[in-house]
Amino acid sequence: MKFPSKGLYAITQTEAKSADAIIAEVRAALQGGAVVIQYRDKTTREAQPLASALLQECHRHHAPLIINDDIELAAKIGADGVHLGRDDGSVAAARQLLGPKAIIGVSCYDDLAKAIDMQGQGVDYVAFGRFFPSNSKPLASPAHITTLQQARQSINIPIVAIGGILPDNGAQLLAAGADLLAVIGGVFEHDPEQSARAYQRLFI
Ligand SMILES: Cc1ncc(COP(=O)(O)OP(=O)(O)O)c(N)n1
Ligand SMILES: Cc1nc(C(=O)O)sc1CCOP(=O)(O)O
Repeated sequence: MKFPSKGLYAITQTEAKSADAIIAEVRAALQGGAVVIQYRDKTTREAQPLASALLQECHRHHAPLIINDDIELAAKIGADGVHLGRDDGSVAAARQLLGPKAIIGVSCYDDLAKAIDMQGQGVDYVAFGRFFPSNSKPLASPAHITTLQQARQSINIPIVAIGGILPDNGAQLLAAGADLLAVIGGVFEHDPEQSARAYQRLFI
């Protein structure tokens, strides 16, 4: 499945929630208009059954499911792609295991040179952040809106912004050059369907 060129990229907040609750929340976010879902699981739960159920749910809505950090889990369940951070393995290893059609995204934090390098390595999107203080990841380092503006000039794959993004602060990131807004709390700590709709309005 292709990575969308714009829209809400919703990331599951899996801690302290049952698998059924997570599936229901993801379904609601998709109904509200999320165009990509990421499974980001920092718990010790057996991830495969839940990730497989989320993949089915995403495909019912024609949205890709991206697995955070875990290339092998992505391969095992046939996910649409993987998101790689600093310590999550190389793009080459992910491409080799997942194949040419897999979506590979990378965290570039506030580092435009890294994003340009990653684009050269054939990734499908680059992510910058965090742009606003984040309850989901309080220790994430700040990124600058000027980095997005500069990225717009030199990056021709989708640019994702992340970190503390709410319906009322997201428009400035889109104006600066972001194509997609990646969100945990703003979607999953509220009514996910209504919240997703509020983000989707930013893209009209
Ligand atoms: C879309 C998107 N952007 C950034 C991140 C952060 O990834 P990473 O730096 O690997 O940190 P963790 O998510 O693993 O804490 C992301 N997951 N998704
Ligand atoms: C997972 C993650 N990565 C970040 C980064 O800056 O790389 S910020 C972040 C948390 C995003 O969640 P929320 O929308 O609730 O702030």
